[in-house]
Amino acid sequence: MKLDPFYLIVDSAQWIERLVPLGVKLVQLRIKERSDEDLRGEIRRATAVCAAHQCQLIVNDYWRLAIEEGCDFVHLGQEDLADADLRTIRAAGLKHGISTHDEAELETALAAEPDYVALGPIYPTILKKMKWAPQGLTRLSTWRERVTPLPLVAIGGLNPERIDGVFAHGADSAAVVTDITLNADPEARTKEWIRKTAAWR
Ligand SMILES: Cc1ncc(COP(=O)(O)OP(=O)(O)O)c(N)n1
Ligand SMILES: Cc1nc(C(=O)O)sc1CCOP(=O)(O)O
Ligand SMILES: [Mg+2]
Repeated sequence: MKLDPFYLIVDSAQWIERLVPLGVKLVQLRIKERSDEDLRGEIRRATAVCAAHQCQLIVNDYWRLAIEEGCDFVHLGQEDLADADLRTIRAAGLKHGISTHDEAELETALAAEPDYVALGPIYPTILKKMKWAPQGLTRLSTWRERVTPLPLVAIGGLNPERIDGVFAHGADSAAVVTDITLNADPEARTKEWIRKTAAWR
């Protein structure tokens, strides 16, 4: 399976409606602490935009809702994994990606036979408090060897200046939140990411 090299992560369907039409081909809907009813509505809106623009939608955390709403890809962290029924997820035809932050998590992730593995935070992130120090690019190369033939996603503190480094160290896709959503011009920044990742598409 091939992932687009530019992996956008946003916290609302509104962001997806705004940015996906610009040419984004891989997006994660990562919403925290909302009612199931709200989440369902957000997933429906996101699904409609992504279908209209041939963009792969990945739903973070909420694998039951993703199944019910006919989605085909979820992202699970290690805590999500503990609570997830992978047999049900697979039987419903969904692919799944898994986060990793250390060796033990990588073992757990590989045992779950994911469709991609994510490693983070590569650089410091301001999005959420993390108990892991930045992994750095060398760790990405180690993960490349361990994860092959699965796609490897780099996440955490990425920006256009750091893209070349993560691909040179074995990432297949670069995931990003705040470099775009906190940018003064998110549309222009999204187009810059699309241009900067074109060589790996
Ligand atoms: C591509 C990607 N990588 C890592 C994460 C983090 O997942 P998780 O550890 O479950 O943390 P939350 O994002 O749920 O706070 C991710 N979402 N996407
Ligand atoms: C959601 C998330 N997960 C991470 C991990 O390491 O698992 S880092 C991260 C935040 C990514 O946001 P930004 O691009 O703004 O740094
Ligand atoms: Mg999670």
